[in-house]
This record gives sequence, structure tokens and C-alpha cells, in this order.
Amino acid sequence: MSISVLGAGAFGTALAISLAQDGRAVGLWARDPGDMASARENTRRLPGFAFPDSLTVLEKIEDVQTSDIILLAVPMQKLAGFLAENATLFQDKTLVACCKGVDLQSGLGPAEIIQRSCPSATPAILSGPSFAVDIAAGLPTALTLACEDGEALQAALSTKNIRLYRSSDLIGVEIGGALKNVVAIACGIAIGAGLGESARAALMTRGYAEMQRYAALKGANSDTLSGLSGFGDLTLTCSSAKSRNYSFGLALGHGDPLPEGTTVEGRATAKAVSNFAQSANIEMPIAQMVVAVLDKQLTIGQAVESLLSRPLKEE
Ligand SMILES: NC(=O)C1=CN([C@@H]2O[C@H](COP(=O)(O)OP(=O)(O)OC[C@H]3O[C@@H](n4cnc5c(N)ncnc54)[C@H](OP(=O)(O)O)[C@@H]3O)[C@@H](O)[C@H]2O)C=CC1
Ligand SMILES: O=C(CO)COP(=O)(O)O
Repeated sequence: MSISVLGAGAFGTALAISLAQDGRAVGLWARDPGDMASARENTRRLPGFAFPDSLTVLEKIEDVQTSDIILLAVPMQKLAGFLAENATLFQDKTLVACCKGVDLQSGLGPAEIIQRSCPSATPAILSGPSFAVDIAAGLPTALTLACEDGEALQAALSTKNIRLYRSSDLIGVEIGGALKNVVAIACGIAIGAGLGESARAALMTRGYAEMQRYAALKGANSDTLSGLSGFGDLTLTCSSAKSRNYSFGLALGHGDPLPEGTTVEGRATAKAVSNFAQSANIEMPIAQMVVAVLDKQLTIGQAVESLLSRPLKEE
């Protein structure tokens, strides 16, 4: 089966490199390829990793039509527009969303967005703990691939270094990847503001409880969040300065200038899930505090006070 990756940011490029390292023919498309085709490297988004011979930089997006499997690696808030613009190219394809988040405008995750824009396509979600640089460097990684009847897809996308576990719970898998970024921002804020590692552990655990509440209302399988795409990615993202979400929180907590021009998915997703929590009347205080701090409605001190003064309850 032929594979293409659309969106040549750090992650799309890393996945294309890993898949092509195994000798598969892989197409990589960027809206602005720069010198990628001649340099055989993505010097702007993932410098230092040479393209294997079997990776082709696609000249135009229409070239994707020869592929059966298409990995979508554009940022989450761009996914709906991107699919709407190119829907005719994607009929009957397997579309694997690699982005993590909830669309702010619609409140939907990638699986439903794919279903709405491209009803004849088969949606799949690739998620789990993995930094693009680790994948590109060939370091061992385990991820979750969610798809109905996904065995052939699992085989097609597994590589020497990426071990894929299969799931049929698309909603549960995408929710883990989306919401862990919100908790990672909260954890970064806590560490950046000097609140300590015990506070981070509390935020991770209570953040996980918020993820479970949200997932249950969205109809996810209750076990899915304990896997790679939930617990696994939460652990990685809340504890590593390689994470852009965590680093964004660190800068915010420390009062440093915020990183610009990087994809920090948790910002918009925090707003999307807070809106949902309000309308569904469920408690997601950590997500709501992240939004309040981002929007400067509360200082970090006021947000901490608000979290600590909530009514006492059973765990
Ligand atoms: N980086 C990582 O370690 C991981 C990332 N992810 C997820 O992958 C997704 C992408 O992240 P990542 O690759 O890191 O992001 P980057 O910030 O590295 O790159 C984003 C890429 O998307 C392109 N892009 C933006 N808008 C559009 C559009 N409308 N049409 C086509 N291309 C577009 C950008 O193009 P241009 O360069 O022209 O601006 C850029 O190449 C995110 O959802 C992220 O959560 C998941 C796991 C790991
Ligand atoms: O999703 C990721 C790790 O699994 C990457 O996290 P960041 O987007 O925070 O860098």
C-alpha cells in the first residue's frame, strides 16, 4: 500500500522518514516545501535528519491521489479547513489523523471532522507518546493506532522503531492526545511558577480525572485512556521540556516571553473543552483555570487559590 504524509512540520516529516527508512515508498507534501527536495532534509522544521532514498517530496498535493493511506499531519485547528479544501482528493482513502486536539469552532475531534468532510474515507487516529525528534532519530516508540478493522493498516504503518498497538476506539484515542496537552500546560505553569513537583503530580492525576470525565461523556471506552494515547502521552508531555505545551506553560509560569511560531495545541483545545464542560455541566477545573490564566482573567496565584478552595470531595 502506498503512503503519503500531508503537512511537513516536525511530526509529519519524522513519520515520513521513519516509514521510508524501512524501504517503503513514502510521499511527503508541504504547502511551502522550500529547498526540501534538493536538500533532502527539512531544514526549517526538523533539521539534521536526512531523507531516506524512498522518501519523495511531492510537487503538488494532487500527487497524493496515487496513495491508499494518507497521514494528516497539519495542526488541529487547520484540519477542518484543509480537508474541506481538498476533499475531492481523499475519496475512498484511509485518512490517518496525526494531529492532537479539539477543533475550537466545532468542538469536534479529528475522527468526526474526517467523517463529515470525507464521508467515503476510512478515518484512523495515530496517537501516543512520541516526540518528532525521537522518531526521526530511530529511537524506540510505541503508539496507538485507532481504526475500525485496522489490522492491515497497523501492519502498513509499523516500522522497526515504531511499535503500533491497535484500538477500535477512535474517540477515546483522540481524546487522550488532545487533553494531555491542556494538562501539560497546567503542569508547565506549576513548575515554572515554582509550585513544586508534588503540585505537578496532583495536576497530572486530577487532570487525568478530567480526561476520564470528558471521555465518558463523549462515548469513549473507559479503558482507552489508561493506554499509550492517554496515560502514556500524559506522562511524557507533562514531564519533558521537549514538549511545546509543557514549555509554553513553563514560560508562562516563570513570566518569560512566550514562544512564538510554534504549534501549541493545548491552547485552543483548553478553550474547546472548557466550552464543552460548561455546556455539559461537568467539572473540568484544571482546563478552566488554564483558560482563565491564558486569557488573563486570573493570575496564576488566583488560579491556584481557586483550585485549592474548591469544596472537599471524595477521590
Ligand atoms: N512534534 C511532535 O513531536 C509531535 C506532534 N504531534 C502533532 O502533530 C501535529 C503537527 O505538529 P508538528 O508537525 O509538530 O507542527 P509544526 O509546527 O512543526 O508544523 C506544522 C506544519 O503544518 C503546516 N501547516 C499549517 N497549516 C497548514 C495548512 N492549512 N495546510 C497545510 N499545511 C499547513 C505548516 O506549514 P508551514 O511550515 O508552511 O507553516 C507546518 O509545516 C500537531 O497536532 C501535534 O500535536 C504529535 C506527536 C508528536
Ligand atoms: O504530542 C507530543 C508528544 O507525544 C508532542 O508534544 P508537544 O506538542 O507538546 O511538543
